Amino acid sequence: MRLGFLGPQGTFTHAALLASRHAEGAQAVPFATERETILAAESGAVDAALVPIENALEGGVNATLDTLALDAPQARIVGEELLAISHALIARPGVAEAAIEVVVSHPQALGQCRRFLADVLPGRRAVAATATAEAVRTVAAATEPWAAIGPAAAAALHGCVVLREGIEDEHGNVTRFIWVAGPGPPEAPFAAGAGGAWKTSLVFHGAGDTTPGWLVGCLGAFASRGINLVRIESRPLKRGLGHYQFLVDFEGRAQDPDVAGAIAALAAHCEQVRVLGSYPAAA
Ligand SMILES: O=C(O)C(=O)C[C@]1(C(=O)O)C=C[C@@H](O)C=C1
Repeated sequence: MRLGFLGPQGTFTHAALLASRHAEGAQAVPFATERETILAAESGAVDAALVPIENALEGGVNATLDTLALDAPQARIVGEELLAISHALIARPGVAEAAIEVVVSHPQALGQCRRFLADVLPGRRAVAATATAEAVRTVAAATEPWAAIGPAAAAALHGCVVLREGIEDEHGNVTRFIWVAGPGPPEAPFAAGAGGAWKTSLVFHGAGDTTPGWLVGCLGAFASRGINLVRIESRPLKRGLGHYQFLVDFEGRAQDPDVAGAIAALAAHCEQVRVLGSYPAAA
């Protein structure tokens, strides 16, 4: 099995892949952005691919949400992983913390360390990278005193050193990742052997989204059937201000009668409902 991930080697996504029960015997294939990773899974270039979708401190990963909802209509969510996230400040050997001029990282990582950056490195320019390990690679190649934020383990990959560890703004930092696959049998390739609880993700937008109570009516389809919503996120529909799509996660499986009933009731309220997938919930 070929499994894509947000690369390069050494990202948190790579670590989440290696820790997954799906990694055994698989070939891990890096992609440069969340979008490229999802599109590779959708096209079948890889059997499935892992991308970050939300973080306990910084919230949703917009590139993942928007690519899934708007640009990868055939993509399905087939699994999820959780990984504890601790960030390190990484620089070339010999670069002192006080000399750092620029801090490079994935915007999610910069956001998770916002307080640290304001308190310890105020005024430093923040530069966005496609991933934390890419930021370490950039810093290793720079001639200026730049630092990266990312996994401590990524430092050694590029001959860098860790200046500080545990710089995230709160303890207990966790990122949730999703496995994405292209069209195929429901829940494949990861359904086999899955026990325990299931989750379903879907995205909807309305017809009627300017009517008072429209969203309450949509969510009522779940509440009236006792289905527990565990996440809701709105993202722009990209049709002008005031128009959103809603990504929801809830407990249960699309084939459960109550869930199927809720989805049908929701569809009656909406211009479009797309089930992104049902998958075993991460513990
Ligand atoms: O840059 C990486 O190392 C990633 O895997 C991406 C990512 C993310 O986008 O959320 C993954 C986990 C952390 O939350 C920070 C960055």
